[in-house]
Formats: sequence, C-alpha cells, structure tokens
Amino acid sequence: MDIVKIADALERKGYIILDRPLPDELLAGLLARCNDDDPARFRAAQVGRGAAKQRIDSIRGDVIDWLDASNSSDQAYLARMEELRLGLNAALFMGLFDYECHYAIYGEGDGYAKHSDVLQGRKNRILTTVLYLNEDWQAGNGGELLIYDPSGDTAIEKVQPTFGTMAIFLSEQFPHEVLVSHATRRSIAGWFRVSGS
Ligand SMILES: O=C(O)CCC(=O)C(=O)O
Ligand SMILES: [Fe+2]
Repeated sequence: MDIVKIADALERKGYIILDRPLPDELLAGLLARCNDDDPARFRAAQVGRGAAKQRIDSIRGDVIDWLDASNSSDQAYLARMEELRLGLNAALFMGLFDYECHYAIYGEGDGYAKHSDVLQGRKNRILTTVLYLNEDWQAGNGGELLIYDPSGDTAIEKVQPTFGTMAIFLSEQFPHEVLVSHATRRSIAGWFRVSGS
C-alpha cells in the first residue's frame, strides 16, 4: 500500500478511494473466506450499542463475521492494516491504537441507510476502511457506497464495490450509506480506533 499517498489524501481531503492496493493472492484468500460455506459463521449485523443495540432490517441488512487472527488470510490482511496503522501514525500523528474489522455480506435487497460510524457516546472510531470483494460487479447491481460531505447534505463520492477497491475515510467527518444491492455484495469493513472509552 502506498502509505504516503494515503496519508497525503487524508490530510488534504479526509478520504481516498484506492483502486487495488492489495496483492491479488491476498484478495483471493479473503474472498474465499468471505465465501465460507459455514453459514452459521455470519450473524445479522446490529445497530447502536449497549441496551440500544438492535437489529433493524430497514436500516442495515448485512450479516457479518469478525476476522479471525488464527486464519492465515485474515492474519495477512490484519498485518497489512497494521503497517497502515503504523505508517499513518508516523506521518500524521493520528494516535491510532488498534483495528477491528469484519466480513460483511449484503444479500439482494439489502443496504445500509445513511449513518456515521462513530457510535453514540463513544468516539473511539477514527478511520474507516472498506475493502470490496466482488468479482465481475456490474454497474446495474446497485450496492454503491455513497460518501456525503460532513454536513450530510450532499453526496461527494459514489464508489462501486468492485473487487479489490478500498475506501478509507475519517469516520466522524463523513456520513455514508450503502445503496440497495441487487446482487450478493461482499466486503471487509474496519475501523482504526484510539484507545479509551
Ligand atoms: O460496505 C460499505 O460500503 C460500507 C459499510 C458501512 O458503512 C459500515 O459497515 O459501517
Ligand atoms: Fe459505516
């Protein structure tokens, strides 16, 4: 990954969309993991936290599974993200403390309504990453990531979830949404966090 380029974009505009920053073998391994035939691995994603945590299909339709450091593909991805964490801390003094990430699968008809990744009452998610794992994705499939300006009024970026594309943005600054997908849509969503609450 070109950490200098990523750091520069984050400093200038707060986000970057990368074409294919990771090697093909790694992407293939991650896709195989996200295709895993064990359906019980994936759980309905929830919104909110603590007592307010709930499943609301109309807001968010994906199923998720957190990465597992004992799997070699997951481990390789986490190692790349660790390099990025250290590089961004060195370049921008971001104080990123750790990284959490999960596979996500959106089925036909699923999306994720406009939201912020910074959970209410908890400000530790600093930087969001989303890596897409959809081979032969068609423009008509929907499922685009819309990134809004900080006011939330205007969409400033529409990202096709094509294989290997990665979006990285400041979690608090950019409301975003996943448009309804008309095909199975796979990704890894992750967050660099600072320590604390
Ligand atoms: O999959 C995407 O494009 C974004 C997912 C997302 O916003 C989230 O999981 O918080
Ligand atoms: Fe999000």
